[in-house]
Amino acid sequence: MKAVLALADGRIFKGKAFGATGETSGEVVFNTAMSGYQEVLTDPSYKGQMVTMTYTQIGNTGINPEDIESNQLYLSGFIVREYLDCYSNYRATMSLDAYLKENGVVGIQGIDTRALTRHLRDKGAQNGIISTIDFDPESLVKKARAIPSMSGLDLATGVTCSAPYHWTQGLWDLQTGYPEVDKRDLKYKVVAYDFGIKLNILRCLVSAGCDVTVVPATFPAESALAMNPDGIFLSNGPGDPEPMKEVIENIKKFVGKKPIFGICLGHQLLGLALGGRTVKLKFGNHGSNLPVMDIATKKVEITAQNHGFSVDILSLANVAGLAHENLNDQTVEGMAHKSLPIFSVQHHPEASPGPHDSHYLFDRFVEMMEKHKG
Ligand SMILES: NC(=O)CC[C@H](N)C(=O)O
Repeated sequence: MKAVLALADGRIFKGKAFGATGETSGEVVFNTAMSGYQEVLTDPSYKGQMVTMTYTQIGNTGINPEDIESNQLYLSGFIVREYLDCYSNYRATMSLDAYLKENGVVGIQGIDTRALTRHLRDKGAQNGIISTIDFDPESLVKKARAIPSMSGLDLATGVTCSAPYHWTQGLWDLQTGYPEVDKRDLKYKVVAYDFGIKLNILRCLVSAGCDVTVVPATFPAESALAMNPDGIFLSNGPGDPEPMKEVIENIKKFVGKKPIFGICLGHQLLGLALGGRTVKLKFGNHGSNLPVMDIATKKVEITAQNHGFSVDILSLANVAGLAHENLNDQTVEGMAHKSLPIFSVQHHPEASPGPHDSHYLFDRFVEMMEKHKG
């Protein structure tokens, strides 16, 4: 079946449908990970976006019940060069096509993803539409232009959990799969704010020794402090952090009271809570092969990333300093508070998908809580 992708600036890409059919729209971004499409599909931070994979063959490892980062697919469209229906993996239980159909996600294949990526890189991320029912370029571009811009959209409060819950599962390994960690090994009580939290963050926290209670995005700081946690964690999530005023006010109440660690959207919200500002990047960073330097140790780590916004570190000059830097585009990759036990990173130390170079950051959080306890 025919399918068309139209960008708001008028560029049209013709392809073939796979997954669900119909019409879908969102901000078109590109992801440079060579593997791990299932984790990309289930990452809640992609809500409101259509993802194009720069790797050419997608579908060849199928879908398995374990490699999920949430229980749902949040992205609004999936764009690939070549979809492979014939999958092979010992854990796979279904094809990518069947998975997208089951979850109502529209896909398009046979797209020159190299040309699309170069276009987005030159012109910037922008809204687009995929259709298997309307093939009129003029009508499609008109519809793409009518979609609200990602800037100014609070999407995170729409994907957060509805009530607090406890998490005890640790990191996957070949022998045990996902282990249930013994409560006696969990020494640090952490309240984790869910703005669209990826499951591997929870697993990394538990494997580092944290007793994790996940709470909704607008859970009052007073109630969190009443649990007497050793630390506060702020998660990743979709959309623009700037309009999330209630959440930002809430985070301010932890500053100076508890150690805080933030990842991605959590890092951006922390920047805003500390009095800084955030900016929208031209096309952001989405992938699992992005070099970052830890400024203190000068070590370079290869990281997983998925963001379109960034913290303006100069706006925090008296409060926090640059702690990690992206070596590709020199964007702010992490910050550390000048006097308090507070730090955050723009990239994803939990990877999923991606290398484990940055897992040490969960231990850094635990060390911080240990020191603060003392
Ligand atoms: N992965 C994330 O947390 C993304 C944060 C934010 N939505 C951005 O695009 O920058």
